[in-house]
Amino acid sequence: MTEVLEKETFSFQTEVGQLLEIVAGSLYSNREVFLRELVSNASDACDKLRYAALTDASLAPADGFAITLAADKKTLSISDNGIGMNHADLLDTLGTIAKSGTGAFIEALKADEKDAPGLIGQFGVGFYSAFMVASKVDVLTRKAGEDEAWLWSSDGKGSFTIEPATRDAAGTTVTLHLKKDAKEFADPARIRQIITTYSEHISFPVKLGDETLNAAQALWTKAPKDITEDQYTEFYKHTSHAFDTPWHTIHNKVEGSLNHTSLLFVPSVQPFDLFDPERKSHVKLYVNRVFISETTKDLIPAYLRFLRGVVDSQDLSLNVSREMLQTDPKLAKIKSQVTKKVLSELKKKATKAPEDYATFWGHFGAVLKEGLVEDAASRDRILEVCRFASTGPEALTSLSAYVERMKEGQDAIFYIAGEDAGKLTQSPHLEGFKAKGVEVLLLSDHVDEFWLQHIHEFEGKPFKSITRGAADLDAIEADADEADKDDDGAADLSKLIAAIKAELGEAVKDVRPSKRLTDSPVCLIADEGDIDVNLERLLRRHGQLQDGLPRVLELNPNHALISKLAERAKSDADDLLKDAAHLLLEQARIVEGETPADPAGFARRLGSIMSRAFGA
Ligand SMILES: Nc1ncnc2c1ncn2[C@@H]1O[C@H](COP(=O)(O)OP(=O)(O)OP(=O)(O)O)[C@@H](O)[C@H]1O
Repeated sequence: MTEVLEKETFSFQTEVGQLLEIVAGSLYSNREVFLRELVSNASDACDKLRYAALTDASLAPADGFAITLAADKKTLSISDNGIGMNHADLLDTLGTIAKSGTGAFIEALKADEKDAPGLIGQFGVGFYSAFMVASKVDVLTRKAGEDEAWLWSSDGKGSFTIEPATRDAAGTTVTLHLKKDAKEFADPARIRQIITTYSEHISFPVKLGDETLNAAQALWTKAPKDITEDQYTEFYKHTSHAFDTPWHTIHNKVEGSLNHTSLLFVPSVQPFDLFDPERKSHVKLYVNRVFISETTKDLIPAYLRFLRGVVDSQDLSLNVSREMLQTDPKLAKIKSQVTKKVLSELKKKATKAPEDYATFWGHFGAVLKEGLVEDAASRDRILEVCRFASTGPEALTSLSAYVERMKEGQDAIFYIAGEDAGKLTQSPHLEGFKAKGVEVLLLSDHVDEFWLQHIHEFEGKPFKSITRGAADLDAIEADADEADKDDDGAADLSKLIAAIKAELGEAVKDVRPSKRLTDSPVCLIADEGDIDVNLERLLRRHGQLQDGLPRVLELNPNHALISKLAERAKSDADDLLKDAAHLLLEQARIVEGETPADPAGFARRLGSIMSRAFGA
């Protein structure tokens, strides 16, 4: 490393500057949480050094790990003998935010300052929360295994400095120069109260002078009956840097050939990075209470990445590298057992508290469904906890409830896929199904198209898109009050179909009478065997498909307009009929939310037909 002898000044990354303005300027009712954040960071630093010391025992502090608080009238300091930071670490971490979604997060903060603590928690700006109570923050730190120490210092107003310093041993001391209105945080009684509220479960001793403020026992090693709801919540907040109360807590001990304990939380809000392409897991892996790593996909499958918490096993080897541990078949076994447990807990919730489960589903359903594609072994268990919007009586239905409600003669699970559940309910394709009282699932998550490529049936009933292939509803018995509807009004469409086909040529794959329409004159469907309408739309948007495939145009033989056109088609096709053919096709596209293929032609033909109608 190049030698730095003098004090250097650096600007905060723009986003950090904006964030600090918001953090420092807002008055939170619970700004005391800054202490939890700093103690959590200190605890993480001890965890990291304990891991590093597995391969180099000389790194471990002689007297064991501890977090020490010290206060005088105007300052509060938090010291740890953990991993510490060098010059590069300081620049990388305390001055930048290397997180995706930072811009969006800051916008959200600006828009709703009232909710700032909640948002800050989800985003995890832990260290920066120090500026809620401090007008100046000093960080004196020395990285384990290195000789140089550094003093980082900032008033949180745009810039920070780093200068060489001295520190006897590795670790970090964060000193807060308390704001005038924050002097309470130098009061030992207040500090004690905050630590017992928020940091009791930290597995390292937290000391104030000679007094140890916590029991320093890893929470997950206690029996569930000895843990209060509040303790679970505080542990969740500490371990995942979150501010919400978990939606569900799963504390589970497995004993047998492979022993492990998991303490997992399902958040009650969507974490910021949920849809980040990295799809990182946030469950921490411990081996016999020694922290190993945080983001391994080998412990928790990516489709459960909303989970927070820890998994600890004494049966994994501490003497191997993180990389080797990750390919350990024992870890794979733990992963599969933990996955099973989580899915069975979700099943319980889904059955016992469906409304509560609907909230969970709203937040994480789209993520969980990724498992249908990725985890063939758990597929059935995942399907059991999946819920879907539908045209049926329940706001969200399970597949088995759908199957139970299937009509006499119905042999498939019908669905329609699109981007917006609200718009789907308006789709003309649903008309015939509604008229017969046949329930249709409304699938509006992108992932739906993908799992449907892998899963073709449930309980022996095939999934069938109502926008693809024939819709033969004849075999399905109608509801009593619909039964007397007859087909008397149905027009003979053969001539009209021939005329439209001749006019539209390659723009359509085929033109057919429809069994799925009752109110609308036309709709477009994908031919059996072609890519379904919505999937094609998605592929086109992502540049994986250039042009759309020609679709099948269906005509409603019971619709007045179509009968009139059929009548007219009995003589030779005239210009009006030709215009009508194009307009019908464009109309079907528009109803699906597409733009007309030929907007100029569309406007001209519409104009010409309106002129005729108004006698212009
Ligand atoms: N006491 C400390 N010892 C060593 N490194 C620290 C310490 N405090 C902070 N850091 C470093 O600074 C980084 C930023 O800390 P900060 O609290 O802002 O976020 P975080 O803890 O990484 O993440 P989050 O709170 O979002 O989960 C940490 O990841 C760590 O690398």
